[in-house]
Amino acid sequence: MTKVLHNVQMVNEQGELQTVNIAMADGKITAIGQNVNVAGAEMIEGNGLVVAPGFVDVHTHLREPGFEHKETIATGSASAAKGGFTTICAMPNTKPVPDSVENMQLINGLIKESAVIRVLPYGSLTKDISGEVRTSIEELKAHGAVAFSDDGVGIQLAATMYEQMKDAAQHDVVVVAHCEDNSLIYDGVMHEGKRNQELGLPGIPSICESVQIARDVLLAEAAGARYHVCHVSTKESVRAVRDAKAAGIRVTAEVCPHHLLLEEMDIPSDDANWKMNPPLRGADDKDSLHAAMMDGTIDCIATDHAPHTVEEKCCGMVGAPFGIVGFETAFPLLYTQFVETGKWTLKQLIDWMSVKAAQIFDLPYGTLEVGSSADMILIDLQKEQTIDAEGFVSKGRNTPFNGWVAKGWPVLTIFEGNIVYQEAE
Ligand SMILES: NC(=O)N[C@@H](CC(=O)O)C(=O)O
Ligand SMILES: [Zn+2]
Repeated sequence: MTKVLHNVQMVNEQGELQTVNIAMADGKITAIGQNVNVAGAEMIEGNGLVVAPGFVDVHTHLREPGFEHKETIATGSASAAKGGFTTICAMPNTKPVPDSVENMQLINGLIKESAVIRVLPYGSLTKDISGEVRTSIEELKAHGAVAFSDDGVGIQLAATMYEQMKDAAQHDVVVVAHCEDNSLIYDGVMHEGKRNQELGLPGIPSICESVQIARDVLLAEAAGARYHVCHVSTKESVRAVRDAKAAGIRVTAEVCPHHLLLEEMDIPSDDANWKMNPPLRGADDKDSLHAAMMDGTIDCIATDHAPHTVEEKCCGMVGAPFGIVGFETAFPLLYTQFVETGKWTLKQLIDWMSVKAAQIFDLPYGTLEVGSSADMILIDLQKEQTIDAEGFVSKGRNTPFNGWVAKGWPVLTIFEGNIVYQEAE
């Protein structure tokens, strides 16, 4: 059955909006053009809205198996679909951890059963993400691991990281790192700077992240590995990545919306909805992240969608888990704050949330081209709405952006040619 998405505005290579129709059949895009029409096709009216490739999020936490009270693959993937994502990579801090063929198969089965969009699972770098016993990259890759990470914790031992990087290089998969040196955390709950002192809360120093990145890029160089840094948050981390790229090391990096939008001084009180790892850093760190987007040091945007329950996030930062949700607010927040204000172009934002992320992992998604998977979204750039966590499709309500007003909402999501999210009339 052929479908035609009619009268939509596509951003072309020059960044201009071009009115087109998009035809799709058997889950693939079959034609794009001004006069594309197929006799007998099902028509989807686009009403002149902007069409973009379905977004690709390489850093997400779906919590299933093991923590279904926080999120499930069904609720997490539906939340992602609502936010305009059609491909998401699921981090391995589940129970069990995807650290064996058996666990990988279990997770693949759950995804097949309940995901409404494409969910690609990570394999872990160590057994039970405890940093000790190495997993088999070869076996996990053969069973669908998109890349390898112990996200949630840093790999403490250089030798463990180095050995896994050598294996990853041999199998041409990317090693993805949450960089955090455990000896430098000091039980902190927010950035070690000014605001944590005002609030009387223990701080996490910037070096906790940057020193491990500095170590890892040298390990990646020695191992010949492809290395991707999760949620870069400090100016020293930016410098380490920039220097490594300049030296020809195969490193890529992501940044989260909240680190681009917020800084430590924005934290209003000891409220766990402002607690995430890495924490909101200083104004100079935030500025350096923006500069790093512009010069290509940072490659893509990833949400680090990390749902937790209201009970876990109720009572101050100490004792609450790290993490905030991200799928349903990422695009409108970034569009409103950075595209509407003229800082970024619409094309830059779309690319950072789709094709640039896909390229890091050699994924053939995040583009609107004849022959590619029919994954696309419609965005209403004029639509303005107040963020209301109570209305999230995700089980998580943990966001610092509740009550923010934003424009540019995804209103329709098509995955492999089928509508998987449509805004209620
Ligand atoms: N980012 C977070 O604050 N939390 C993540 C773990 C992680 O990505 O570090 C989680 O799983 O809750
Ligand atoms: Zn992390």
